[in-house]
This record gives sequence, C-alpha cells and structure tokens, in this order.
Amino acid sequence: MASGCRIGPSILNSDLAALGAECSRMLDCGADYLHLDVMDGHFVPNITFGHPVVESLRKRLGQEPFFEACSSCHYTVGLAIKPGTTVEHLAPWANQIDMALVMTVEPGFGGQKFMEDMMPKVQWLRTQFPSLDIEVDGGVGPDTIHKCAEAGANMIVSGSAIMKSADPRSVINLLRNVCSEAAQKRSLDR
Ligand SMILES: O=C(CO)[C@H](O)[C@H](O)COP(=O)(O)O
Ligand SMILES: [Fe+2]
Repeated sequence: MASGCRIGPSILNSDLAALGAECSRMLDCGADYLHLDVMDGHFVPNITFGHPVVESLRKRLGQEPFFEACSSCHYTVGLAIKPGTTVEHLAPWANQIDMALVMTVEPGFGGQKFMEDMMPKVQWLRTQFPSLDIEVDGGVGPDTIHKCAEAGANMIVSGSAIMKSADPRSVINLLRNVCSEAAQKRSLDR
C-alpha cells in the first residue's frame, strides 16, 4: 500500500497577506504537509506566487514541514494530470514517480465543484500501482472525501473546506480517518 493517508491543506484560498501565519495555523491543526499552488498564469489562468515566496515560507517554517509529497526521500517527483488528460498519459511513468496527482477540478482557482468523474482514473491507478502515492486536488472536503478514499487516493489536498472551517483540526482529522478506513478495508480485501 502507499505510504499512509496524509492531508495537505491548500493555502490558495487562505489570507495570502498572512501566508506564513496561515501555514503555521494549518500545521498546528495537524496538517501532514502543505500544498502550495505555484501558478504563473501560463499553464493555468491564475497567478499566485513563485519560488521567492516558497523560499520565505521554508525559512519561516523550518525544514520540518513537507511542501512536497514524499516523506522518505530528499528529491521527489510528482506527475499531475488535468481533467482532460487521460490516465494512460501518466501510466508509462508511474513506476518511476513518487506521486501521481489526479486533478479533480480544472486547475486555477479554489472553491470549485469536485469532479466525481475523475474517480475512475484514481481507481485505475490504485489497481495497477498499489504502492503509488495518489493525490487528489480540487473540491475535496467532508462531502466528497468518501469518493476519493474509496477510489484509492491516499494524499488529500483540501483548500476551502479546511480554510473556511471554524474547526480546521476536525476537518483534517475527518478527512484522514475516512481515508485511512478505506485503505484498511482495501488491504483486508486483498
Ligand atoms: O489546485 C488548486 C486549484 O487549481 C487548489 O489546490 C484546489 O482547488 C484546492 O482548493 P479547493 O479545495 O477549495 O478546491
Ligand atoms: Fe492545487
């Protein structure tokens, strides 16, 4: 099985004027890693922040928090597919990467509707590559986590659902619990 269920809050919809504090708040609430959406206005229709901001966050938060996907290696490689890209495009690389990210919205903005029709991609990857870290990103929260978990995702990016909650810690715990239960069930079924 992939390396455990982990929750990475996306800080895209946080108070970007207080990004350092928002990241610390998420880590204090139990985030396993931080999902930083670097957008340059070319690949996606939005501009967020670039390497200098990520570097500043690293300085502020220290070496401990993961900004990437893997807990066991210094360099990690993830491949992401947008909704319009078929999973067959990613498949040839799946044995060489640390993580596959299946986007569950068109990348660009937080707060969009979860695309359930991306779940067959996750299911297929989980069946073919049982130990691959599979991440989902976009519209994931308490209402949609069951679909992601059942399909086989083990890395959960969640933005608005966590950021806008009055109790982010509970949301993070709920997402992790649902994901872990589904993973446990899968391993028993095998
Ligand atoms: O990559 C993204 C958008 O392109 C964000 O990570 C994603 O949308 C998370 O926010 P939300 O959970 O609100 O959808
Ligand atoms: Fe993202």
